[in-house]
Amino acid sequence: MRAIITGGGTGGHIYPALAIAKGLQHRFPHAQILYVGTTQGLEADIVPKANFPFKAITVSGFERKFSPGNLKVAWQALQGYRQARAVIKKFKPQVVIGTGGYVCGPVVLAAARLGIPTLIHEQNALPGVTNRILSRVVDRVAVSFEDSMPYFPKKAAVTLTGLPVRPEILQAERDLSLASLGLRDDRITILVFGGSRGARRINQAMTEVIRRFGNRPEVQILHATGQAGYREFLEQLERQGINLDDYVNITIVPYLYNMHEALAVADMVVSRAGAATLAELTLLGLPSILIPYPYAAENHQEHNARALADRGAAVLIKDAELTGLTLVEQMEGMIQDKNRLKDMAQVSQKLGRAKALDDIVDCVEEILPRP
Ligand SMILES: CC(=O)N[C@H]1[C@@H](OP(=O)(O)OP(=O)(O)OC[C@H]2O[C@@H](n3ccc(=O)[nH]c3=O)[C@H](O)[C@@H]2O)O[C@H](CO)[C@@H](O)[C@@H]1O
Repeated sequence: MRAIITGGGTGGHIYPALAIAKGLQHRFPHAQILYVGTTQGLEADIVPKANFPFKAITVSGFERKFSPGNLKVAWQALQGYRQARAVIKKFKPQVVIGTGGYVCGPVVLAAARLGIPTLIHEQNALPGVTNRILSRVVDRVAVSFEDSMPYFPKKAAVTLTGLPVRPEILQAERDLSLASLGLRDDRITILVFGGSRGARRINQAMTEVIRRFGNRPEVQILHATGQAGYREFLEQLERQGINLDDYVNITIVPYLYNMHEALAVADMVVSRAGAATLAELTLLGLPSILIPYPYAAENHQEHNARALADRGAAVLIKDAELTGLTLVEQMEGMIQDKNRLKDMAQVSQKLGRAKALDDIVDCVEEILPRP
């Protein structure tokens, strides 16, 4: 089987694309896969490192308002379309899969117009612009949240699959992870992080949390500040007269390379509302306090967070309303009420989709041309 996979710009589109590529290789051991992206996107760096052949075409994003720059972008889009068509004609894929980002536009459109089966995967509860447009021409749309379904045209074939997560997230064991992280078994463990790059606003609110929860015997906190915010956070604590050496139950790190272990020991999570994070939280049935990043495209993180909060799996705090006190109050509410925490965990687990990758590969198999 021969497949072209495309998706790019940020890790949020690239990692699901790579997961699908690996899923196809697993199902079809002789699969030949070509990844199409741009040279400017992160994919140009990440994809070759993952050992997939990579081909770049020229595309860039439109500005959302009219600007002369958009004429150049329109010209590039036409070029990109021609390049995509040429790549497709040469590689002769049986299927073309897009996971969002501008580069998907010309590649998936050219494939559809050449009569090649196409599938797109949407990660967020509010679908991105490219996927919304492409949904009119593709054979299948795979989505991560039920809430995104109404945004696609009625005649589109939309399937709820979920978002594939890293396999180690499901495999980590609680006891080994507690030992590896140096945490205790007899405390409620609260994991705090702000997406892959950290969140200054969450870090700011955390000083008050540390003041309130520091040395509380029933609680321990593991907080990843983000690489860029680590120094600043420590300075902030120092200015406020908080000495971490005084608190045995607070662990602060710049980044969690062992997120699978952190999630395995957590009883509740405080985080931004990126799609990958939410897929991980629901897969493990973790209750959470979500503070959506308000500048994500079209405020899509708030839609992601609502998909959990409206059903009772999470508490949503808007970034503009986040203070140390609001966070402390919500955390207290969850820690004090064990039944509520348990109910939230159950709802969260029901939203998790452990078979996401398998279900996406099933969708691909269904649209493949019959031999
Ligand atoms: C700012 C922004 O626009 N982000 C978008 C980007 O998310 P982006 O990929 O940045 O963020 P996500 O929350 O989806 O993923 C973060 C990932 O980093 C991991 N992690 C995080 C911190 C840490 O210390 N260690 C660690 O391993 C998390 O476990 C998770 O797997 O693409 C997603 C999918 O389109 C969107 O939903 C997000 O809104």
